[in-house]
Amino acid sequence: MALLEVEDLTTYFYTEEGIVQAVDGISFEIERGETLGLVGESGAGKSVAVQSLLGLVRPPGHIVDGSIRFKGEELLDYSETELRNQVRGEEISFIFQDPMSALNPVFTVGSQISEIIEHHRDVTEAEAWDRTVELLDDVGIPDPAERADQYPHEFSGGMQQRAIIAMALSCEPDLIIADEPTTALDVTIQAQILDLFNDIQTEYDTSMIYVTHDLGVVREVCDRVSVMYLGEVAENAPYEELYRNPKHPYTQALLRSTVTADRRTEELDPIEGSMPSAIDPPSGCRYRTRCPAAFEDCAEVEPGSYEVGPDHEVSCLLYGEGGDGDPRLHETGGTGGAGRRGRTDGGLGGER
Ligand SMILES: Nc1ncnc2c1ncn2[C@@H]1O[C@H](COP(=O)(O)OP(=O)(O)OP(=O)(O)O)[C@@H](O)[C@H]1O
Ligand code: NI
Repeated sequence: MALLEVEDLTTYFYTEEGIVQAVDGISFEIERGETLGLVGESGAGKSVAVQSLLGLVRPPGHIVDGSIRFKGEELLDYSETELRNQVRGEEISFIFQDPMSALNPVFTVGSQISEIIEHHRDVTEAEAWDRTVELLDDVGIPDPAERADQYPHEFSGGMQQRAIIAMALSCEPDLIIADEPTTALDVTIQAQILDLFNDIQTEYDTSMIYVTHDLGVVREVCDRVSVMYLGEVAENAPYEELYRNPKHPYTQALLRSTVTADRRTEELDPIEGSMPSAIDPPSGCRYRTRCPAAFEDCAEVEPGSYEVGPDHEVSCLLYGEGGDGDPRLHETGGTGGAGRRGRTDGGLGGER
């Protein structure tokens, strides 16, 4: 059993302008010790997706469908209070983009962390304090014993984020969810925090969901990646596989727009156009309005999730029944009249 199994999660916002289909039927799984990257452009639904997992979506937002099984238990059956007391902080920790939103300015950093430890564990105040200093040391804060007595504003941005990570680790959670945790930091500090996430993974063996718009960052920390586009998962694969063998035209475009080991800034090719509104998303495939490989069917048929390799799924009609991912075959609308190519005698890339 996977640690977390998300199936068909659907979260809408009922606004005066219309229904925002922020997250529309996404599925993914996380094994113990595994880090999943949730990647996509701004507005793809990444934050709403992870907030949904912990009941943090506020009206007019509602989870309207789906299932979130954590260690086999359905989190959607939990009350707000149960989620807050039993799951959040104890089994699942959340790290936000802005460290100051999680730190209370009027208490010392150490007291905030040891309070959490005392609350969740059967320890004395002194033991909790020792553990706090140990944690601050673990996350790379120098002179942790002195630092523990300081207030958040005495910490730099990078040190604050380290303190937040210490706080997230304080209850030894099974899962840490980090939503763009390095975006507010400058590049050098970002790299250090990414290293820290890697060390934590090794040392604590915690599972993690890492939300970012940057596929380059994903490479640093993630085992698997789910690429999101306009509320849906476009592609799901282990990082190396996704990187070497991207199937969805959106993933391919995203990779071409990302600095990687073999692509420098000058060679970047930004994705054209912008993401349509989630209120009235395009019919069929939501990416089709920007997709260079789109063909007739894409406007009418909603792509399913097609298996294109071990542990590798893609939601694109090019890989649907009989498709082999070659857009040229679809250029003229194909041979099937409706634009779908007939089944070949099998075995090509797109076959199940
Ligand atoms: N409170 C809200 N009311 C209405 N719509 C919302 C609300 N919060 C989010 N949305 C919409 O939900 C969609 C998904 O937003 P979300 O913040 O999850 O995107 P994201 O992928 O996290 O983007 P970013 O990279 O900018 O953080 C967007 O269309 C956004 O406008
Ligand atoms: Ni976000």
